[in-house]
Amino acid sequence: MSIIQIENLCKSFKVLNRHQGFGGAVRDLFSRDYKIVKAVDNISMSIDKGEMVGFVGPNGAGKSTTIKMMTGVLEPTSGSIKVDNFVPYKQRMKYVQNIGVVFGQRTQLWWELPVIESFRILKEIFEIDDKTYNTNMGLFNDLVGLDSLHSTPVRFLSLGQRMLCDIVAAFLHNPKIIFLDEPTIGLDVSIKNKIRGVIKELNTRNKTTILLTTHDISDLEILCKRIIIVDKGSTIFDGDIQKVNSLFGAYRVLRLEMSEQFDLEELSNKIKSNFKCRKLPEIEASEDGWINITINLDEIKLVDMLNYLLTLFPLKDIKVEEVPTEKIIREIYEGGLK
Ligand SMILES: Nc1ncnc2c1ncn2[C@@H]1O[C@H](COP(=O)(O)OP(=O)(O)OP(=O)(O)O)[C@@H](O)[C@H]1O
Repeated sequence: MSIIQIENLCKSFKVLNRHQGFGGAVRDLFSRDYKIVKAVDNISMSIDKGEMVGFVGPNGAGKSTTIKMMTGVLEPTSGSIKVDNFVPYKQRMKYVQNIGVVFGQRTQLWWELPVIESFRILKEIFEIDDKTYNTNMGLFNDLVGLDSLHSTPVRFLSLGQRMLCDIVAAFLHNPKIIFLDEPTIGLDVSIKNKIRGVIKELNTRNKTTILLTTHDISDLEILCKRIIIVDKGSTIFDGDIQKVNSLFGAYRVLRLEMSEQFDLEELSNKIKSNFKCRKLPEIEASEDGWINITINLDEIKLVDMLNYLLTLFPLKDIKVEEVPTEKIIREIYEGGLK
């Protein structure tokens, strides 16, 4: 059963066309020279209760604007949005009781106060009954050792401890939906894994619907079965993370083990001058000493590439692999696969 229902959602901003220099700044004061920026351009999605979905895309793709509309901060220009049967921007006061929001970059907790005081304030704000509060605080203690941090002012927490506290705090009032924005940003691998474990546990236990925005592909691979990729305000992929590859299925990695020394730059130049195509093969040495050549099969036949390579070197071993999902998503972020 879907809890988030978005249809043909659009959001445009009217932005002043700025002019350069001091004279330009003065002109801007009186200017009516505006342009329209389509931040979100016809996005539709339906998310079921309890799903954890990765919401990803390059910088400026429209993720924050979509989330702001989902949380009721912004009103759409057109289209419809319903979250847990609320129209967020219309029924904001009632609606916020049902959601939790975590921004990796800034804390929702009270900076100067001991951790426990923040949780007590949240208890009052969300009118959480004693039983729910005590049960959740017990659970958070089991998961992240919250008791040992109770008396520490938030500003003295390490970034990882602060993030763990922020995440469990978002779950304190048992919201139905949580928006997580970059929950592992700037953290080392061990604390990232701990945070992922806590998110997964709370999602499973509480059947909380989670929309996760992250630039860390491992977060997606570990936490999300489904991802929605947006670019330039529109959805370019919505489905099983394992199927992202099929979007760009024309790509393969040809892995080569050479039987003699070679010069990577020389090899690259030869390949690039021999195959004239729009998207040149990507050639790199991997850590295990093999050469990886990523080929767009729409432009170069695997057999042509192999035949050409055999004219250059004796090869010891050859493997053909699919492009890893991680690489594809990273390239989408960097705008490289369009
Ligand atoms: N208040 C605003 N006024 C004008 N333009 C805006 C405003 N908010 C966002 N935009 C523009 O809308 C587009 C989408 O921005 P948005 O912040 O939603 O992208 P994003 O995917 O969240 O990017 P990032 O990963 O960098 O946070 C961008 O071109 C941005 O400059």
